[in-house]
Amino acid sequence: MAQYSRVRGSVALLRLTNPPVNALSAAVSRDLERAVRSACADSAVRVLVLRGHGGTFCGGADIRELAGLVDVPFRVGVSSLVALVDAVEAAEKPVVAAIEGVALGGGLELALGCHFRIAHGQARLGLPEVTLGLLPAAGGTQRLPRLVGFPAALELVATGRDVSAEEALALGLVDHVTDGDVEEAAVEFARRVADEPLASRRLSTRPPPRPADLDTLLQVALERAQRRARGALAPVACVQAVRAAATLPFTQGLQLEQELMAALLPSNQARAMQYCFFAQRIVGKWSLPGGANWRNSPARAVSRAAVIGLGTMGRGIAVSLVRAGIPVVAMETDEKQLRVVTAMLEREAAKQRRSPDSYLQLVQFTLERRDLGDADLVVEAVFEDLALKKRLFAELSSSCRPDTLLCSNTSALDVDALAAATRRPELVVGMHFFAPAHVMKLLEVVCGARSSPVAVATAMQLGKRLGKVSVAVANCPGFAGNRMLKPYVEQASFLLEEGATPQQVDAVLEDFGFAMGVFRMSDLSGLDVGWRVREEAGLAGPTVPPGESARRRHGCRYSPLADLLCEHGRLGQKTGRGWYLYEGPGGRAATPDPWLHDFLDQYRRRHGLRPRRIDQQEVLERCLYALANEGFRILEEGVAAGPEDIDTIYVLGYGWPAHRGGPMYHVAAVGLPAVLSRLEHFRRLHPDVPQLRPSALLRHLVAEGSPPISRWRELLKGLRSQL
Ligand SMILES: CC(C)(COP(=O)(O)OP(=O)(O)OC[C@H]1O[C@@H](n2cnc3c(N)ncnc32)[C@H](O)[C@@H]1OP(=O)(O)O)[C@@H](O)C(=O)NCCC(=O)NCCSC(=O)/C=C/CCCCCCCCCCCCC(=O)O
Repeated sequence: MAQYSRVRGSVALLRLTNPPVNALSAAVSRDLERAVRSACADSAVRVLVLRGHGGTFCGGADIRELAGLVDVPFRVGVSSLVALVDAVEAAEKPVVAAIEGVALGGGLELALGCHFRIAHGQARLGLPEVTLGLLPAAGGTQRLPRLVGFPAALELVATGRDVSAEEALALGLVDHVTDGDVEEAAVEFARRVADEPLASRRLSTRPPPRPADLDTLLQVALERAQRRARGALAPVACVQAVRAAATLPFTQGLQLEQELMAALLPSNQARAMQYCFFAQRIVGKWSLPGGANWRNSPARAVSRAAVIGLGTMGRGIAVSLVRAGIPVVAMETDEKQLRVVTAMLEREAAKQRRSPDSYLQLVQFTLERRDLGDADLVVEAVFEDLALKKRLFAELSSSCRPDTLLCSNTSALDVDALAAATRRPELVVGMHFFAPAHVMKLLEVVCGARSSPVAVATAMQLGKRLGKVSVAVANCPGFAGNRMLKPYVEQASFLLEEGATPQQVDAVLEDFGFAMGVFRMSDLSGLDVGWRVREEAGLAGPTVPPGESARRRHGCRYSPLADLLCEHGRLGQKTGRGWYLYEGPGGRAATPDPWLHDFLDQYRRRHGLRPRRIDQQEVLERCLYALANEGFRILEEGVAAGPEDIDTIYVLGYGWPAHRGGPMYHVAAVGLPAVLSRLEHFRRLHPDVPQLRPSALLRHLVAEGSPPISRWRELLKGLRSQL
């Protein structure tokens, strides 16, 4: 796990070995501490270099141990890392960290214990504990501000953002960056510093910097943390711990850090966030009903891609591809869009501290379909219109290379219908990106009935290369994410009919932790998006059969409220009015609109609906349980492979708070029998709302004694799978 060997006579090279990411389990930490002590005791050694095995320094403390997923005595487990970092810092011989790959969490804390840090140019460094519901409790919150100052330390600890080697150098987090062999550079560096005094290099003994505006900095960081993740405990604890570095001596700061950690470690929020971490790893391990899976189906290389349509989605997709170093041919007729993409690429290049040309030279704009002929993969991102997309796919099928993958960025349309329009249905998949596509981390890969393993593998792999988490789902209207959204939005509209207001519903959902409630979200994305879909589905507009009652469709309850707002030209932020009122078209600040309240009153009167007082619990239960109930249906139909897939989609794509784990995790945490009983209750009250009828899978799980969510995936293998 950790050995040392002597190189160049007096340098002890310690290699941390715990594949795949050299996680610091209790045993590994103890082993490394022993190796450090032995090297220090070796009179032939003057200086130590610490590196990780297999191209990565260290991915942090072992999350399985922290999550209690593996059996290790708790106190021994967590304190061995603290002891290791302390031992490294206290060493009487210089210790140089040679960082390549990643130094994250406990891995970076270990590096902060070292006296010097050398990083490879491609390395990434950060303290992502907050994303696991924790804080860096191996001294990270106390040492980091002493090294890089409070503004940077607060930001890095409270957001968990990782930084490039170049940024780390600018912050003073590392002493040197090399693009060559990091071990060689570190050994060379070590020999130069072998005789340097170490006192000033021990961060625990450094006085913390005291910026004059420290109180403001802390306050701003706290408010930002609370705003970013409403109700989340860890970001607040992170700020409190860093504050201690300014106000307390090191050892007391360390003690507070550990007390805060002791409160976070067993919390439900930490459990939920660690579940999210592993869920995101599980979803990459896809399989198809024929037996093809992520292990036995290699992805095809994508060395050139094409994007058709540079509207909001196409632009983001093109930028993502370029950022990943993939040359792109972009087809668009509207010159204005080309200018927008160019500006986006320039901004991205600046953010990555690269020359604009390094990105711009990877894009070729074209009006000619023949220029796409050479692409390994085409992503179509034109207007969401099935007939238009089918025509385009038929044309692409004739004009592209026979082995080119044809992907549609659709959020709901039938991927099998697109495949059927081509002569290569096996090379057609859906790639549902989320807006803005260069920012959002989720990609739903929609496997059609005839999509081949290589097509699925290539789309999944491309998503990963773009820095996204790819989730494979089967083809059905709305796929997994948007399909579940429908009953959620419907419940919210029914609640308005029954007496609630948009701000009341949104406040409950935002208190639960959603970044935005359902109505504010709808105003942001535009009410006309859903209106168009409902018109196509015959639920709204001229296609509704004559004589159909305003509040019923196909024999079930229907709320026309959103359609009526659209008919009044209230499309959301873009028109300055929707469920809320805005400063003007494009405005962002939502205020309650008296017009809307009158409109709701009149609507209720017209339909004989007597408004009643609706409490928070009802809002939450009806919206969230209807959504999760559809998730169970998706699982029983085999549209998604497990609850982890659905939860990943909701956390990364729909603003579900990570500290609540995802909709399936949430209902499992509430207790399946309780959820079933509430759904049965609501179903009795609203017999004309099929979405409130508990799904067969939910009933089955309750009948089976409500097995833990970690077992559902295995149980689902016995059911029908479309994946
Ligand atoms: C970037 C990565 C590292 C690699 O990414 P990639 O190459 O894409 O590979 P992945 O598919 O993501 O991962 C490959 C497999 O490795 C597993 N993995 C990854 N990281 C870890 C890890 N840290 N631990 C365990 N396993 C890990 C992953 O699951 C994959 O395996 P599988 O496919 O699932 O089987 C990327 O993986 C990544 O980002 N990793 C996470 C990085 C991270 O978040 N690190 C932080 C970890 S938490 C930490 O470090 C905490 C430190 C503080 C500890 C403090 C201890 C002292 C506390 C004292 C408190 C006192 C309490 C007293 C109590 C009392 O008194 O009672």
